[in-house]
Amino acid sequence: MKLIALIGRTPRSTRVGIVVQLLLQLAAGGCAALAIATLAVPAWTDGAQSIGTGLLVILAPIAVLGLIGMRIVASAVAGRIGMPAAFAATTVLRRALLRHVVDVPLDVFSRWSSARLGMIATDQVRKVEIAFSFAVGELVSCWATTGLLLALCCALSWRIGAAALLGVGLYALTSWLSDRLIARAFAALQPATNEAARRIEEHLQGLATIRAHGALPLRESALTTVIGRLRDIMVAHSLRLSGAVRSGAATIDIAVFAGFAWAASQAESAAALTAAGCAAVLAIGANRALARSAAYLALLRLGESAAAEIGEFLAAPPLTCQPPAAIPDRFDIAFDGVTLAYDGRSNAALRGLDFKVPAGQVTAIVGPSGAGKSSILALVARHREASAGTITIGGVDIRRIPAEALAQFVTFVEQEPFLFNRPLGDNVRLGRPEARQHELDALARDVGLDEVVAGLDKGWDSIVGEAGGTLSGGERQRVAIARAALKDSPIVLLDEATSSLDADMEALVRTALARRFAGRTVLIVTHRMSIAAQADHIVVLADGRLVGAGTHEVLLAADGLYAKLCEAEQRSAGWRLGAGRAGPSSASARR
Ligand SMILES: Nc1ncnc2c1ncn2[C@@H]1O[C@H](COP(=O)(O)OP(=O)(O)OP(=O)(O)O)[C@@H](O)[C@H]1O
Repeated sequence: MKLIALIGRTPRSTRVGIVVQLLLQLAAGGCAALAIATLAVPAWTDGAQSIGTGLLVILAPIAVLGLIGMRIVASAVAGRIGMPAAFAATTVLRRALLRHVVDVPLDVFSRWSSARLGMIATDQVRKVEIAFSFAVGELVSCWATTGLLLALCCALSWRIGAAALLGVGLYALTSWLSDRLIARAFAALQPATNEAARRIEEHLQGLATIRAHGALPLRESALTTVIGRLRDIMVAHSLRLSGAVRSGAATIDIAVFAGFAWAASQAESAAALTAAGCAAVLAIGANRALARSAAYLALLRLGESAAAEIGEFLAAPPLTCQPPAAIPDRFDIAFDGVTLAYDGRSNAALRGLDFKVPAGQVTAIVGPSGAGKSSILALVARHREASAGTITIGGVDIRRIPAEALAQFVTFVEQEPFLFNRPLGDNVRLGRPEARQHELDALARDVGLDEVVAGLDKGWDSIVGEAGGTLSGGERQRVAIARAALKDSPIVLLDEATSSLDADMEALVRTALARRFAGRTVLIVTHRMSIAAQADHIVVLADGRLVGAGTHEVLLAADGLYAKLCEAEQRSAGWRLGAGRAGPSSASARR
């Protein structure tokens, strides 16, 4: 997306504000040029003979001060109008970004890391903000000063004017050539910045693991390499940029001096010589304004490249709701020939799955690690899109269910739930903000969260830290279960949702879940066969394929993978880690 295209997305009032800002900056640039041009008054007035030196000495400073004052006022008013307009434009952009983050399928985030998206929403939008609120206006002002001074210079001495214009032409040519050089360093700048941000974020997130494995020197040296690469690219970019600006300014200065020498050699009177001198002063003034504009042009380019990266993310296709949209009125789920292939994997995670999940019952999904159990839940919640086949809820293809409706129908409790750095109560109320306090208290008692609340200084009002970091894994899971129960949706997806709870707590939570989720369509992913055995219906997966489905008794009798998994669980229940090697505990050996 180009900056100009971005303006097109903003409300009319914002566009008007930006145009008014540009017009005012144009006027400010004109005032600056006229202030400089007063230095050339002797040339217009026959060496001041026509108006008298005394009058000139009084009038010129007044004119200069007046013009400078007008310039300051025009610039200030431009800022007051332009800045709110620019901030309004980037607010539109930030909203569009946040909306889009919700609208795209989750696999988009394997290409756009959270560090990169964070940079886009903050740093890149800020660059667009700077481009609109400041750089573009100042650029117009500088170019207005340059243009007007060059025009006046041409009027005073066509020779110097021609030389200066030739210098400007050469400047434009060298800028164009050096731009191509700079563009190469510039193109590498953003990916290197993104990579450094991603590595730093990863370093911070993985700090405990890095310490636990004594890997600090290794990780630090990797980080230093990435940061060093970024430094090298930045230095190369800045050197090329400033080199281009300096050489461009020098080209025009040389052309002006050559033009002055030419004009002076042709001057036949003192007045002609004065005019040549004044024209040269105007041309040098024009050159200074042009040189100043290079910095604003660079800021504009940064804004342009930021807008391009923002546009690239906004172009990622959102999850669409296929017409005609439909809302299911029952909540059985059916998989029909569903295949899921993740990017970068040669084997599909799920292959041609056909099975049904009855409405209002509990269905367990079991299978070895990596069999594709969690992927099934991700498909139902539409966190992922199936590569082939159809998933229906109540007979309606989920691609036809509007995203907001699906989010209302389906609650997903992950193994490692995310908590917001907000009060505990707010985290539980996430799905139903209007829930009453007594509902929360009753729920807390049901799922064993009451003892957690009691142990916190401010009870429900305690802030749980970044990603819920002040709570244990089991406590976070109880919070996630409580908020799922409070939301009370017709479909509930539980992905190893009680895996961090001890046996007593798990029994308590399971009893509560059975009561709270009675009559809901519940899909449970679990490794514990004792949990799966209690489900109404069980789906068995291996290597992305369906290898069994039915009740516990039916699957045991079939003596397939399910029976083996049950047997393995029973065996491992009696095993312990001994001082020397693993072996059956004495209790198990007795059995
Ligand atoms: N985001 C992803 N990108 C690429 N491959 C993935 C992704 N998520 C899962 N996979 C792969 O898909 C396959 C199925 O993964 P899935 O998490 O669904 O299995 P699972 O049965 O839930 O495993 P576990 O019991 O270990 O949690 C695995 O081979 C896994 O490596």
